[in-house]
Amino acid sequence: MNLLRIDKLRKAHGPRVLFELEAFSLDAAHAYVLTGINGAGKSSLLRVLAGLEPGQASGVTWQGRPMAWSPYPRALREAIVYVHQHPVMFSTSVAANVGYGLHARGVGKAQTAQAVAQAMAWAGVEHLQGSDPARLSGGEVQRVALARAWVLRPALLLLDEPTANLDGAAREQVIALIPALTAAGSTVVMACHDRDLIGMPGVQRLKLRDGKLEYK
Ligand SMILES: Nc1ncnc2c1ncn2[C@@H]1O[C@H](COP(=O)(O)OP(=O)(O)OP(=O)(O)O)[C@@H](O)[C@H]1O
Repeated sequence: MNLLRIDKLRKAHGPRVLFELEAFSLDAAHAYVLTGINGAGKSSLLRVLAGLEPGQASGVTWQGRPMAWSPYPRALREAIVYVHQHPVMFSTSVAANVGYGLHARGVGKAQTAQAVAQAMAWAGVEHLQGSDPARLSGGEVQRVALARAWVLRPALLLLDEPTANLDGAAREQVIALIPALTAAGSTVVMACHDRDLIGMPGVQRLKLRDGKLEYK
């Protein structure tokens, strides 16, 4: 089933066209890796998809419903979550970080607490509940950021270099969460250079090259 289709998706910085995609399309509950050389525009594409940066498009179809691209549709804002390569942790508690999005959406305290506990268990970070977010390791930050995204049950999760700067067990733990996301019904797009993510079974490879997408 198609999740998202955007026609004539284009991003330019002044006269420099970063990408111009005839038809960008993602299926529901699928994982994609987005590769391309440094500066190819991977992060920019993810950020445009999440509505964090402006981009032009002629039209969008979301879960089979056609809609205008501009202003950025509310249905997309509610269903798409972007996770930064270096996620920013608020200096409250780890649990408050995970529950932040639910709180912002007006979900009650008891329901939030339950969802946060579930999300932290899912990401294997329950033990960090009371930790100072400023003292987390890189791998812990990534997993807390994934829990913070997962708790919102996004239909589309955009991960910007989720394993960059991680090695050993921390990297393995983050990689292991990816199939769990698609199994739960989310579509995941990961911008990355990580060979293990790129080679993961069942993952569709997309390459951004000279402003166009190649399907590998
Ligand atoms: N606000 C901006 N104004 C002008 N150019 C920009 C702006 N933001 C990004 N760029 C340029 O757009 C290009 C694409 O950047 P982007 O971060 O999307 O690439 P990337 O493929 O994610 O690279 P990397 O693999 O190094 O993370 C880069 O050349 C960058 O310098």
